[in-house]
Order: sequence, then C-alpha cells, then structure tokens
Amino acid sequence: MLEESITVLAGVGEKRAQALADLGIETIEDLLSYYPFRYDDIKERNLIEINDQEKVTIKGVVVSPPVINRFGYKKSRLQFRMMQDHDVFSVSFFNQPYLKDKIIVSEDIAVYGKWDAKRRSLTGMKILGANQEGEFAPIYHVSKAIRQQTLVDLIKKAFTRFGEQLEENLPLSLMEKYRLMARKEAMYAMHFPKDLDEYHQAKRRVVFEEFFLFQMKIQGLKKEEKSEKHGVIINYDVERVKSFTRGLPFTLTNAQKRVTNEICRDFLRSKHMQRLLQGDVGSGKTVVAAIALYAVVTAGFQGALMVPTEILAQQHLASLDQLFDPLEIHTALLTSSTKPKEREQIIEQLQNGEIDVLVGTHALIQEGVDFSNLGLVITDEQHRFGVSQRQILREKGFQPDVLFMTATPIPRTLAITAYGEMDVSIIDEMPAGRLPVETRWIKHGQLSDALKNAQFELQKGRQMYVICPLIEESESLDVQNAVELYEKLKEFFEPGYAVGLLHGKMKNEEKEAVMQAFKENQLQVLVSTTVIEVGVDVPNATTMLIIDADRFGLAQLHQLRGRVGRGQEASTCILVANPQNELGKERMKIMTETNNGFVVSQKDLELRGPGEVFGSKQSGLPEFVAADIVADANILEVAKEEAQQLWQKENWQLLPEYAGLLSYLKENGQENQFFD
Ligand SMILES: Nc1ncnc2c1ncn2[C@@H]1O[C@H](COP(=O)(O)OP(=O)(O)OP(=O)(O)O)[C@@H](O)[C@H]1O
Repeated sequence: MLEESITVLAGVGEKRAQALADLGIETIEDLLSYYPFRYDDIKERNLIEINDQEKVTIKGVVVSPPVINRFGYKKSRLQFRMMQDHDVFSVSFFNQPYLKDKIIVSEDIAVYGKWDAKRRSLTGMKILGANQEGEFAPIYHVSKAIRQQTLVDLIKKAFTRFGEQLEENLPLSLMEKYRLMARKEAMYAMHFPKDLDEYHQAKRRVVFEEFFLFQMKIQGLKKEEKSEKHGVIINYDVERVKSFTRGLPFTLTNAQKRVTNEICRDFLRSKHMQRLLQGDVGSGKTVVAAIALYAVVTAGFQGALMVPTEILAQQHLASLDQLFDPLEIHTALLTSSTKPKEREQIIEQLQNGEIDVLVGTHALIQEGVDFSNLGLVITDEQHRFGVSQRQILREKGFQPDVLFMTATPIPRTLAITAYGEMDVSIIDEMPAGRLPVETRWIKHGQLSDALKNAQFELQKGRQMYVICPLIEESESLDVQNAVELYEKLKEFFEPGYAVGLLHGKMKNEEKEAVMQAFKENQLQVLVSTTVIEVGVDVPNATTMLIIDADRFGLAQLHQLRGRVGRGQEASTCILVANPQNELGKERMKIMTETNNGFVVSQKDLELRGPGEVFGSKQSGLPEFVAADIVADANILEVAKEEAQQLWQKENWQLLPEYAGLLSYLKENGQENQFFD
C-alpha cells in the first residue's frame, strides 16, 4: 500500500526512517513524490566539444589500472587513465577509494565529473553504469544522514515494489483533452526522465494534477458552503461599533474606514466572507482586525485571531486588551505552550461562550478546541488557513467568515485563482503624520560610526533594533552569531543603555520576557535574529540596523524596516552590507530608493522570480510540491475551469469515469461530507 511506512523497504531501519521523516518522507507515496529540485545533465559528451570547468559525463575505456595515493588519515586520490576515441586523459576521484573495484582495464566506463581543459583531466564525481539510462541525473534536497545515492536507490526500490499501485486519478477525458501522461509514468519520469522532452511532459502532468485536485477541493467546499441553507448573518450592533471606533486613540485613515466598511458589509450577508486584506507594513491592519472582532462579538459571535508565532500572539492579545473594555469583551490566548490546565479551562470557557475573542497560533483550531459560536477567523500572513483548516472547522459545525491579512501584495488574479473566489481590500494609505523611514546603506567598515550616530538617538529616549542574519544552513551558527554581536554591543552601549537578545533557540517565555522588556523600554537596544520580522509593534523604536543586509530578500528587508517608523518620530534604517555580487548591490539600492512596499515587492519579483517570492511560505498562498502558482499560472487557470465544470455536473461522483478521482480524493483526507 502506498500509505505504508517507508520502513517496509529493505534498508530502512528506525534511524534511516527518522532521517527521511526529517525530509518530510514518511510513507511510500511521500517517497515517490519527493521530486528532485534539479537534474544534472549526464548526456555523454565528446571530448572535443567540452569547455573548461564544465560538468559532463564522458564515456570511454579504462586504459590504466587505478592507483590510490593516501594523504593523512582519511584523504585519498584515486587515479587512472581513460581513452575516448584515440584521446587519452586522466581521471581522479578524491576520497572515494572504494571505487577502485569498479575500474577495470579494457572495460567501458562512464564518469560524471568536472573537466579541466588545461590539464586534460577529469575530476570525477560519480561513476555511472556504462549503460546508464536517460540524460539527466536527479538531484534532491538531502541531509547529512541521507545521501543522494541512497535516496535514488530507495526511490527505485519503491517504484519496483509499489509502482503498479499508483492508480490514475485524472479522468480519461481530461487526459485526452490535454494530452497528459499517465500518472505512474509521469511520476517515474519526474525522477528519471529519458530526455528533456519527457521531463517537460511529466512535469506538465504532475502540475496539472496538483492544481486540479486542489481546485476540486476548493470548488467542492464552495459548493457545499453555498448550499448550506443557514449561512450566518453577523448582525452586529452598529452603534456600539461606531462608539468603539470613536474611542480609539487615533482617527482611522480613509483607507482603514473603507476596508472596515467592506468587511462589515460582508458580515451582514449570509454568504461567507473570504476576504484578503492587503496593506503595507505599518498601514494599520491590526486595528481593522480589532474592529472586525469587536463587531462580531456585538452580534453574539466569537472571533479568533491566528498568527504565526507566540510572540506575535502575545503582542496582538496585549493590543486588543488595550483597545477592548475588559468588562465587555473577554479575550484569551491559546498557543502550543499553554499549560494543560489553563488550556482545559480556556476550552471550557470557549464552549460555554465565556470567551469572546481567542488569539493564538495554529493550536487554536486543533483537536479538542471547540467554540460555542465561532463567527470570524482572522489570520495573519505567513499562516495557511486553507482548505483543510476550513474543513476541520466545518466538521465542528462552523463556517466562519475568514479574513486574511497580508503585507505582501499578491496579484489579485492570482489570489482569486488560488483560493477560489476571494474579495480583496487594500489599505493604500499610511496613518497621518508618519515620516518615511530614511534608509541608508553603509559598508561594514562604517559600522562603528553608525553605532555612534545611533547613540544620539538613544540619548533622545528612543530605542533601536539590531538584526543579524539567519544562517539557513545552521541554526546553531545563527545563534552563535547573534550572541557574539550581542556581547559586542553590550560592551559598546552598556552601562548607559541596556541591550537585550532574542533568537530562535530561546524558550518562549524567555522570548516574551525580552520582548516585553523592550516594549516597556527597560531595554533600549534589541539584538535579534529575524524572529521579529512580522508584526512587532514598538513605536518608540526609531533605528533599525540590519547586519549583512544583502543576505535578506527584498520583501524581508521591507518587513524588517517596517518595524521602525511606526510612530511620529523620524526613523532610520541602516543596511550594513558589502555585497559580493550585482544582485546584492541592486537590492541595497532599491531599498534606499523606495519606501513603498508594493514597489519593493514588484522589484523582488523581478530580481528573484515569482517562484521564490510567491512559492515561499511568506505569501500565505497554498503550497504545492511541483507546481508554481506564478510560473504555471496558465495551467492553474485551466485546472480551475475544469474543476468548476465538473462540480456543475449533477452527481459526477456516481459516474464510472470519475471513480479513480473520487477514490483518490477520499483517500487523501477528503473523505468528508461533501464527497458522500
Ligand atoms: N489611523 C491611524 N492613525 C495613527 N496611528 C495608527 C492608525 N492606525 C494604526 N496606527 C498605529 O500604527 C502602528 C502600526 O499599525 P499596525 O500594527 O496595525 O500595522 P500593520 O498594518 O498590522 O503592520 P504590520 O504589517 O507591520 O504588522 C500601530 O502602532 C498602530 O497603533
């Protein structure tokens, strides 16, 4: 069975299974659909046409026995000579002495490696069987514990044993209409394509399948939601909402008023709200969320606000508590670190309706958390609240209105295509009195001058963030970096000003305590990794210093910069970077030239490509394995239309042509009401 654990494969014990699980591979099906992220071209090449330093596969005959030289304990070089046509050249393999047995004089061999034209030698990376099939070698994301070859072997084994069970899940009519490859062949070819054309065909099929299945779920859910007779109308108390808004510490911007009206209008309709609220960093989305939650409560419903991190959950709760009258609105916080006893109490109070607004991380919609009357779910960016989450709530009997908030401008058509129908509200105006953040780019050598300047700001009673980069390869290096910087800055600023440290490895309570101290101005300088990226709001912080700024993407830099300039004071963002390439320089230049998030995102798209920007978790769009919602937008559009049409067919579920599709959808977690 495809859902079986990978431990059924020979060679996968407990340890290896764990290493595979770390890569997200737990079942046979996971393994079969763990596609390579690129392929090495291993088409055999002729010596004459190869350029210096090119990675190639050369086929020839072995003309000298292999010789091994050892250096030190583990290092070695294995050398032999090969001949192609009448050309003889040398081949070296480093630190792979065990390959010796594969090199037999007078036999044919194919070696993949890097060609050094001057020396006429090949530095070997791999020996390929002389009858290697295909022109491409798949390259996977692997880990220390799982090597490329191990994965390839496992995937091949899994195909041999389970490949026959990969049943077709697309209806024949669609396969014919779009000339799609069969599922089994396509999945195999995604790993081991014979040639480029086969790869393209396989990819097209796999992408179509992903989009089509996704759209089937979305359209199915929509149809179901529409057919519910008792769509909820959230009849909020206009006067109370008005007076709440009047009581805010500031007047709403026109843009905030407009989007609030749009949301409130949705409440009064029985149709479910599915709205995307876009607004640049600091444009005041949180307040709009607060008004929406307040309105829902006045109508006797409960509201939930989901955010990606604990710190943010804490912070949002604190700001809501400040805005709401505690006698009137009862809020609570639920995250994965809420103590069991407290959690129990919260759950009870949710069920009996004592809690009006629940703020939390995704723990909020987990098993065992039941509301008494949930009317609205607001989710922050970076948070997926997709089909399956809606499904979970539906099963609990709720179909709340949903508001997604994001600072990343997702092109409208894209959002609609990806989510089904979605309305979009845009806050295109900053609160009055905001001064644009001045952004400067300096080199590392100028850092101490920048710190001295920053000190003037601190003297005025302001605060400062210092961001050190995330080192993706290693979380511990990351922490080490942050700690070193923290020590240095402590030396520089203390005793006059207190310096705090925040990084991903700290316990949640520690993080909260540091954040709280910074909010209360007990700390004036906060050294942090990117954990503060989204949503942190300390208006008194006016300086943001980003170390090695060229290592961040533009959208991320803009998010970080958005942490300052949130009050009435002039703020500065200093990018410290010695970029190694043009792209890095270009990024620094753009940041110093514009403060507009929409422009930054547009440039980010141009420089990094859509896959990087929208394929990433940041946009809050659904994630796909092989498909890319921007690059494959045409296929997405077609898949959406096809899914829509199919759902319009009366009882398509009963027709034999769709048996494969239906059983696939059922087996993949969609065995809920709307397919029965
Ligand atoms: N109309 C307004 N007038 C003055 N200040 C405002 C207004 N709206 C919001 N603010 C303040 O501006 C700051 C930023 O608002 P908020 O945190 O809601 O922004 P956001 O859009 O959620 O930003 P981010 O995407 O960075 O989280 C807050 O300190 C908030 O109190």
